[in-house]
Amino acid sequence: MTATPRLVVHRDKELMAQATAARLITEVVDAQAARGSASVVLTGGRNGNGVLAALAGSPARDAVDWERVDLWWGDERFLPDGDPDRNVTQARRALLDELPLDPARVHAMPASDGRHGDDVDAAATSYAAELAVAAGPFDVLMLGVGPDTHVASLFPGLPAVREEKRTVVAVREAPKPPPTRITLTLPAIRTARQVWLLAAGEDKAKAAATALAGDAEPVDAPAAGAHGTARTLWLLDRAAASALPPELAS
Ligand SMILES: O=C1O[C@H](COP(=O)(O)O)[C@@H](O)[C@H](O)[C@H]1O
Repeated sequence: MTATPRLVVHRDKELMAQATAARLITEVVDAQAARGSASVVLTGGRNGNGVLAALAGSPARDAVDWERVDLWWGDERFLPDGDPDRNVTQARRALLDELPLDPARVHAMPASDGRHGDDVDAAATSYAAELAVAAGPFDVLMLGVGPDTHVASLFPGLPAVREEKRTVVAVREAPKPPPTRITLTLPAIRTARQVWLLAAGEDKAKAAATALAGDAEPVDAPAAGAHGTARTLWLLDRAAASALPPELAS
């Protein structure tokens, strides 16, 4: 089951970040009420970090029982622990260090100086194993859309975007630095109840138009292949929506 993409266009990136943070709080509270806990997949990049900063500034974040939230990552830059370019480092600085999270439920992807050393394939396999023991699908999985339509570390044309079986794979020679990364695959992404694709700014306009055109192949436009089982939501600002055909943007 896949959900047809739905679009929400906000005035600007600040409002988009705040509205997405509010939406996330509501979904997490609802998931906890329904199932006792919630699982959320975080994204790196400007828009993902914007949402975390908005959450940090929102008093409503206290409506969430953070000890009953599992946090996962859609991708990670394969760098030493604490490196400022790691998505988890940026997330900790933007928000996580302020929350009463259960450390056992913060599922950061392995670092290049961790127990697998610089073996990125072993690191990806170990994250897949961690994921396999987790109960239930992700409630909300957020993906920042890159200007080239990449999501997580699934870049157009690279082998990772063609993966059909494994849930987590290593990425080499990514066109955006750093070249070595770990990523969830499209089959893993598509298990999520809700997939939210975030795109703000003029440099994302072409990517949004390409991915939403309806005839895009995920291998060429990975964002086009990201769907949730219950909901696929594109959260845009006006600048990112500026190249969409009028029937989609309204
Ligand atoms: O490198 C990455 O880039 C994408 C998009 O980032 P943005 O700054 O263009 O919004 C991000 O989704 C991904 O997690 C990250 O590793």
